[in-house]
Amino acid sequence: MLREWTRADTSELLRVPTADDDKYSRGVVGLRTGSASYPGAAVLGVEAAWRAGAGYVLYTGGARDAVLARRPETVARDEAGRTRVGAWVIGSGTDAEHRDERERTALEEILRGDVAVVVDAGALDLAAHATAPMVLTPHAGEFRRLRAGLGLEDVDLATEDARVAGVVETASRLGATVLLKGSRTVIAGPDGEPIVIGDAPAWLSTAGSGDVLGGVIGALIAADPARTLAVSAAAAVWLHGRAAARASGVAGGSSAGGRAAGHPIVALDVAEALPGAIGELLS
Ligand SMILES: NC(=O)C1=CN([C@@H]2O[C@H](COP(=O)(O)OP(=O)(O)OC[C@H]3O[C@@H](n4cnc5c(N)ncnc54)[C@H](O)[C@@H]3O)[C@@H](O)[C@H]2O)[C@@H](O)CC1
Ligand SMILES: Nc1ncnc2c1ncn2[C@@H]1O[C@H](COP(=O)(O)OP(=O)(O)O)[C@@H](O)[C@H]1O
Repeated sequence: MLREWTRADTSELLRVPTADDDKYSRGVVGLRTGSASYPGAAVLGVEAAWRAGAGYVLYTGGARDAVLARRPETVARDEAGRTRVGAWVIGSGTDAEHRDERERTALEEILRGDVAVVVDAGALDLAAHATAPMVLTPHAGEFRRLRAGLGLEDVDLATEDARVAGVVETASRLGATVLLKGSRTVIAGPDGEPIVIGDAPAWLSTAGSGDVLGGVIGALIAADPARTLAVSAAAAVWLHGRAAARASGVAGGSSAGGRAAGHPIVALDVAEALPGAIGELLS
């Protein structure tokens, strides 16, 4: 069975903060992303975590100046210290080939913890030996590399059946949730039915939009760390797609009542459209 994720599924797990909430209860997201080569990826993930409703965003990566220039609300430190992080995001905007020992040690510590970790891009190679609960977020190229590293056969990603089977097998091998990005994103947990989320406009295929997605997933996990990771991840993908539809002008429909053609967007536009997408579901 394959579950097609819907708008109603997403609405169900969003909530308006109440008088009993504080910044911590709304969700603390920790990001160790970005590098001297890719500072922008850190900015995009941090912006997305805030815009998706995090109450507190902690940044411990290598692009502190760029992150603070864009989002001074962010708490930037070398380590989490006593801050209780609800979800980590690692790997976006980093390259495993240029990782030094200090960085490896910091990432391995996060991956050995009991807090859920969104593992993207340059950290995917570390997932095989991790014990923390994880959501891996490869694109097709990274998915192939991940499977090869695990000794799994190459899969033909041209058909959805094969993509779903490949994601289910990888999730089961890792004991983690795997999210294969694409025009239809496939998610599978270590057990449970796989989920597919489609309907995002193809304008979303623009550099950095995956870095934005990492921040959204982190915020949704941190908002309720007890929820099944595949469910938080699916809601994040749906919201990310909806934000892209709003930002690109596709969401409004055309004068003929169909879908508007829309217009180009950049990844930061998607992050900035997240509050409107969330408000639309809450109203
Ligand atoms: N502004 C920024 O700082 C940005 C940083 N980024 C970071 O750049 C680093 C490299 O990521 P890239 O994805 O560019 O490069 P990768 O090194 O992951 O991918 C390179 C190769 O993988 C294959 N590939 C990539 N995407 C594919 C797809 N969707 N389907 C099939 N094959 C695909 C292609 O053969 C491509 O040449 C990551 O750390 C990423 O997070 C990117 O997200 C772009 C924006
Ligand atoms: N044709 C498409 N239609 C809709 N969404 C797409 C399409 N292609 C890619 N996407 C989405 O765009 C994002 C791209 O992420 P990724 O490949 O990691 O890019 P980057 O590394 O540049 O951030 C993912 O969320 C993916 O699902």
